[in-house]
Amino acid sequence: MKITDIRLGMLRVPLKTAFKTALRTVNSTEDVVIIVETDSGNTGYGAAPATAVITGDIHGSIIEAIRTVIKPRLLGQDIADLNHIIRLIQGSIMKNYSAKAAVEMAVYDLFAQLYKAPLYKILGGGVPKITTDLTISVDYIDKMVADSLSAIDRGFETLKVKVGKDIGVDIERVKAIYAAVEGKALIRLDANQGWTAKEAVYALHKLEDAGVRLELVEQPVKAYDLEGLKYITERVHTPVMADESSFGPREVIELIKMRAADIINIKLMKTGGIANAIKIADICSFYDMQCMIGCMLEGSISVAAAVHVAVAKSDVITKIDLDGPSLCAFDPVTSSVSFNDADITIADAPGLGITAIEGLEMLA
Ligand SMILES: C[C@H](N)C(=O)N[C@@H](CCC(=O)O)C(=O)O
Ligand SMILES: [Mg+2]
Repeated sequence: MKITDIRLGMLRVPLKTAFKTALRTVNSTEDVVIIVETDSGNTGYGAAPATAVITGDIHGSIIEAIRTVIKPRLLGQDIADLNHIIRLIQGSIMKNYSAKAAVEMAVYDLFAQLYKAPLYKILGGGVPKITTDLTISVDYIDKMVADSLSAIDRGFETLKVKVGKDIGVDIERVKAIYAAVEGKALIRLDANQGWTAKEAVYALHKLEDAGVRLELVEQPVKAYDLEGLKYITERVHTPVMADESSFGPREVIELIKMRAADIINIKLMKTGGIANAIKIADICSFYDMQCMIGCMLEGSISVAAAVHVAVAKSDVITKIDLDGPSLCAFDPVTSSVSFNDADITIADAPGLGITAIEGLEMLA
């Protein structure tokens, strides 16, 4: 099975409601979709959103990195040589993790198709059913409480509450949501780098003292501020998770050595794809550290790839934040992964099992 062509398209899907974090506000998912064709007639799919504020990637850079750098190296490659192709992708260009992730997942899709098995089985097997949280965007307190209650009505049992704005209002936001959902849902916070280390310790102590039980707090401080992350981890009971501070295996090893965080958030758009995501899961497993698998604001093609990884690495990936498709108004993709609000399941089809994508605009 040899690669004969790589084509690109754009897939845009409106959200149910605006997605608001400390870093940005977005109203739709906009993914670069990659289609890898082979001489056997098999097609592999991948996708990547442009999360400039986190990865530095924009649509133009993703498209150009794939078109001008990665594609020429991959044409003619035999899908059976998976590790060789992964090395070609990862060594083709510095950074550009979203572009690498999109191409790599399409290659993994084809590799699993070669052996006629769902991707998660090729990655090690597991039970093809996981449960995701839902993100509650940072907003007025009443709106966040209403959104949290509506998420519970939809069946979500874990809410990822976005904070990281004004520290005083953030404390009130979390107290109000906790009072409304206590006993009905678990709360995890994501400050998206919005606090200083001292603010984070102050806020978390206030919440802990008020009896607010949080599952974890994600990325309270700036991505580069590993000392700040460590300062918080050493001072609060709430487990601290590194998101923007950990991209690939190197950063994860550094965070573990420093004891700067309790949990790592793995995202394919930060790792540059599946191979590094698996390496991180294995490193964390070795050090008895738990992981979350998360997504950017992205649609169901790339999130499906993360679902396969989550199932295969469920021993160490114990927390799931794969709510991109649940935030969308509809899912234009038909695949073997079904996103039913909190419940995500994989049916028995080869690879990622993608059979149709409605509304895909092909790029010239
Ligand atoms: C969508 C997911 N729940 C999420 O919050 N992901 C990121 C933010 C990604 C983005 O801005 O696109 C996170 O910080 O965890
Ligand atoms: Mg985060």
